[in-house]
Amino acid sequence: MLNQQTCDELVLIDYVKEKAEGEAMDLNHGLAFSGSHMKIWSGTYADCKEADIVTICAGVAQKPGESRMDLLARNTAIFKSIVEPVTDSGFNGIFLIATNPVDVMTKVTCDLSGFNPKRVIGSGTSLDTARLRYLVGSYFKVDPRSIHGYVMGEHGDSEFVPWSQVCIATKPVLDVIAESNGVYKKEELEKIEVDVRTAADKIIAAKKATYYGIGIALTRLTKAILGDESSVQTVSVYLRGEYKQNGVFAGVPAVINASGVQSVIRCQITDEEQEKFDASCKELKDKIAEAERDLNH
Ligand SMILES: NC(=O)C1=CN([C@@H]2O[C@H](COP(=O)(O)OP(=O)(O)OC[C@H]3O[C@@H](n4cnc5c(N)ncnc54)[C@H](O)[C@@H]3O)[C@@H](O)[C@H]2O)C=CC1
Ligand SMILES: CC(=O)C(=O)O
Repeated sequence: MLNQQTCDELVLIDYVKEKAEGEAMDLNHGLAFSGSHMKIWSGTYADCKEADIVTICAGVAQKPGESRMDLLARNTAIFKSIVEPVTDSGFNGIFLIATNPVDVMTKVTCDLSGFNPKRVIGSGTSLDTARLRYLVGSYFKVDPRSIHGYVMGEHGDSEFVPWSQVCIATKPVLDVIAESNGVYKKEELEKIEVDVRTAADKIIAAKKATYYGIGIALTRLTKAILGDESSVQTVSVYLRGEYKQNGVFAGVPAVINASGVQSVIRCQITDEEQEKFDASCKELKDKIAEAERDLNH
């Protein structure tokens, strides 16, 4: 955020107050080299009153061998202690959620805050989509910014790539493969999908946590909101009939602007892709039911 001049003010809040203070000091020391004019300080939930966006990335993270869903009960308890004081501050902006399991934590935030779901956005499959664009770009030797496509569903083990929608510029990659006389292979796309799904596990095994990718993804989403961009991002949004699903937050391409989620883009996915999306949403709905039981105790 600092490097991209994303906002005027950044308030860091952590229940370990010294940690937020230390982070604020460290970031402030980079200001002279950043080209940004930003006020950065450590604060309290009361400081959320005037905020345009509250991003929640607090909570426990996966240890090697844990899935994102394994964090659910612990992070639901943590969110109970965060969302209420934020809303009590008078905050009336947009919630942006990154804590895992992010799709379920986004629903938990929506329930705890009572906000209109259009103003509660999860980072969803934005990072997975960036991973996909990078890997497809590497395979076809094309800049990832010219690869268009989305990872859909849960940000987690049941996510999938609707390959029918992945294009280099406007040309479907499946056509590029069909016309390549064997130079490019569909099996390589299957490997890329597995690499996208398991990327976080590999990074966590190697260096304990992922942070640059999600930091840049959250910066992109913040810019889309603050800049009222109406930009298409793959985020976790509340579905009301789109892709035949209701009452669940899941990763889909959506138009994001200053009011939050403007609309969901309805891509023409195949029947097989729809089945994968349904299966992913079923996993999420089961976990939402679990979180709701925790919230009511
Ligand atoms: N959506 C995504 O793509 C990604 C999500 N994550 C998720 O973000 C979360 C945080 O991960 P990391 O930053 O690696 O962990 P971390 O342990 O480095 O940071 C978590 C912070 O939350 C704070 N915290 C814990 N309980 C709190 C409470 N009750 N109130 C306020 N602050 C509290 C801790 O003091 C700590 O500073 C995890 O759930 C992780 O899975 C991480 C990377 C990518
Ligand atoms: C940790 C996590 O969710 C990720 O890097 O995808």
